[in-house]
Amino acid sequence: MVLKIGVIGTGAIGKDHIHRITNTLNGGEIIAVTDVNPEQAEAVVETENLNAEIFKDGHALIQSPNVDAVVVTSWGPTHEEFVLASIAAGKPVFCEKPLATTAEGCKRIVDAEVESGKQLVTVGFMRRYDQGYRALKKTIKENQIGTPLMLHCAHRNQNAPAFHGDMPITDSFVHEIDILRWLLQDDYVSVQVIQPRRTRFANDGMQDSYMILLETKEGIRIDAEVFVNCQYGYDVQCQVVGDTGIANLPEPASVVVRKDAKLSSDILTDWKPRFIDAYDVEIQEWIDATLKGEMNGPSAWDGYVVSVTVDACLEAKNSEKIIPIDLPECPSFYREAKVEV
Ligand SMILES: NC(=O)C1=CN([C@@H]2O[C@H](COP(=O)(O)OP(=O)(O)OC[C@H]3O[C@@H](n4cnc5c(N)ncnc54)[C@H](O)[C@@H]3O)[C@@H](O)[C@H]2O)C=CC1
Ligand SMILES: O=C1[C@@H](O)[C@H](O)[C@@H](O)[C@H](O)[C@H]1O
Repeated sequence: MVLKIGVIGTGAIGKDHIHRITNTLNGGEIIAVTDVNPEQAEAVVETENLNAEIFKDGHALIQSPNVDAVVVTSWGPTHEEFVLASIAAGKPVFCEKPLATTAEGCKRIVDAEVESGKQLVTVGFMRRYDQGYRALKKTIKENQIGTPLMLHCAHRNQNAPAFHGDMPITDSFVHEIDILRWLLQDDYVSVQVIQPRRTRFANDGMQDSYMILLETKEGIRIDAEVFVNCQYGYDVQCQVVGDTGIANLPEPASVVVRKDAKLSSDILTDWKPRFIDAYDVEIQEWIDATLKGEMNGPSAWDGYVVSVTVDACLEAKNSEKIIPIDLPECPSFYREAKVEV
């Protein structure tokens, strides 16, 4: 059986997902696309040699009886309306982050999904599918380092020419917010945001970098650096300190060279190659689960928790205070989900 997929937004990541579904993965076929820039949609149909209808907009695509499932890869502010429309149409939907650009928007999605009685929404937090993070989680779960006490993390981009405002938090740090609570199976209770001396490489008016301090319900303390113009490469670090040992997120494989009295290995410069395998696993698992009528990836609830945490980070940034993170209780609808990824 093949899952007939419609893609809304054929920009950078939309094209990547279309390419992987068409050329690398099994069980899915792109049969519909749309983009506010129709030339963009036409170009991908041609480049990927798709047998796909080009729809006038996302709503027409969602309503098409030929579309079994929807992938939303348009700009963040458009996600909420397309996810809500997919839920209303009873169609499974994979939505790139953010689920919505406000916590209220995410909550509307959660409420609509719970009301529909069926889990339909998956959010594109691809780090949960990265081999390294999965191995790190297994190490923690198997109690190999004892009880986690502290985490030291970093999200560094080589540069971020299109970033402005709070994007280091809303666009980049969102991945740490999701992955760390998944890793620890814990939720956050407070956040403090420290703004160190600003790098001269940041765009005008944008703070870069941040030191973000999170505390979890279990009392685990996390320090995370977000630095999106670090110059030297794309570098994601995560060290978990337990009461009997320490576990590090593995470095991406790279040949170590000894030459001219130097020891060296390459550092990646972009997030795409760093997480390319994770994106493949993410979309393959989504296709497989959807064909079986299941939904086991990051849920709408996870998207909502990230958004609430982002809001607290922004409040903490502006007030320079420790801000509590108040989450309502997770609905049993999500707690009882079959498989957790
Ligand atoms: N999980 C991850 O690591 C990543 C996630 N993303 C997320 O994916 C989303 C898209 O990002 P990019 O592909 O980098 O952006 P992009 O700007 O390259 O592509 C977005 C596309 O959506 C189209 N679009 C905008 N509004 C639309 C609408 N109402 N209907 C149909 N098409 C519409 C645009 O014309 C554009 O072609 C963003 O939310 C971003 O945060 C992006 C990169 C990595
Ligand atoms: O989502 C992503 C980008 O939008 C963001 O800009 C990068 O910092 C992230 O590492 C990448 O995964």
